[in-house]
Amino acid sequence: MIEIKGLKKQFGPKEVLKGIDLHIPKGKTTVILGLSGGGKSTIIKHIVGLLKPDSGEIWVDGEEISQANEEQIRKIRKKVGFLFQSGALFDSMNIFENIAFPLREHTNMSEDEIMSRVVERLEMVGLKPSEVLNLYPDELSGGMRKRVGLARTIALNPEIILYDEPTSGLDPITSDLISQMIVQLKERLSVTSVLISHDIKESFKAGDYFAMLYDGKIIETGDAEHFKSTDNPYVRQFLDGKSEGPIHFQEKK
Ligand SMILES: Nc1ncnc2c1ncn2[C@@H]1O[C@H](COP(=O)(O)OP(=O)(O)OP(=O)(O)O)[C@@H](O)[C@H]1O
Repeated sequence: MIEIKGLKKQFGPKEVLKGIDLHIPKGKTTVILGLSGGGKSTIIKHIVGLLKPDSGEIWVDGEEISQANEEQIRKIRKKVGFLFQSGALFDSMNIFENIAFPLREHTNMSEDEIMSRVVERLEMVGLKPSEVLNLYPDELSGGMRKRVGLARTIALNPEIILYDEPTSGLDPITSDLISQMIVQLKERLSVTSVLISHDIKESFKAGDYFAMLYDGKIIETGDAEHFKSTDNPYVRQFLDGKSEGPIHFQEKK
């Protein structure tokens, strides 16, 4: 579904990605684990064409997109839903308009069709449309904003969903709810998902496959069982949350 080959990216003198090879299988959730500032967001921004690689290839659904033009990028954006870390809702628009936004941008749906799609997507993320449609983002809790962000991400029926830290800043119960939603959406919409997270516990609930990013490369891949039992010292240290040992800490942003 998504194939990343030899992806390299540097910002100024800083080599962030030093040759990423990663296969992201269709219909599953792949989690990219790694230290803060290690380049996880940089990887997923390449999948949606927000960044162009210095070298390497990015295949999305059979198309190589690393040198895509604007028209191709527009097509990719329709296929790929991106849930930004911040939720990235428009503060000046109410919840209805926020979720309707991608539908107005990318489709010719009528107002009635837009309303019924917005209602359906809010229900999918466990929100009562009648209670939230007319509210503004700053009237919602952080967890509700994440859910509205998710409803907007799935508005266009994406084939791929990229989740950037979907549980950051949420309490454990709301985090669990978001993880359950990631699993449900994978099943209901048959999407391929990529999740980046620091939250090991939630990652194991939501993920099918795992890839560990360290020093600009993917150093280990496998399913949860493999990750929990691996003796790779970098993975072990990361999962155990120990700050001493083989990992040399990278500079934070
Ligand atoms: N557009 C940019 N210009 C310059 N430097 C950047 C840019 N985007 C990212 N970086 C740098 O690249 C490094 C990797 O950033 P990235 O956001 O991908 O890390 P991350 O693993 O997602 O971190 P976190 O988990 O903290 O979000 C950081 O040092 C960051 O400062």
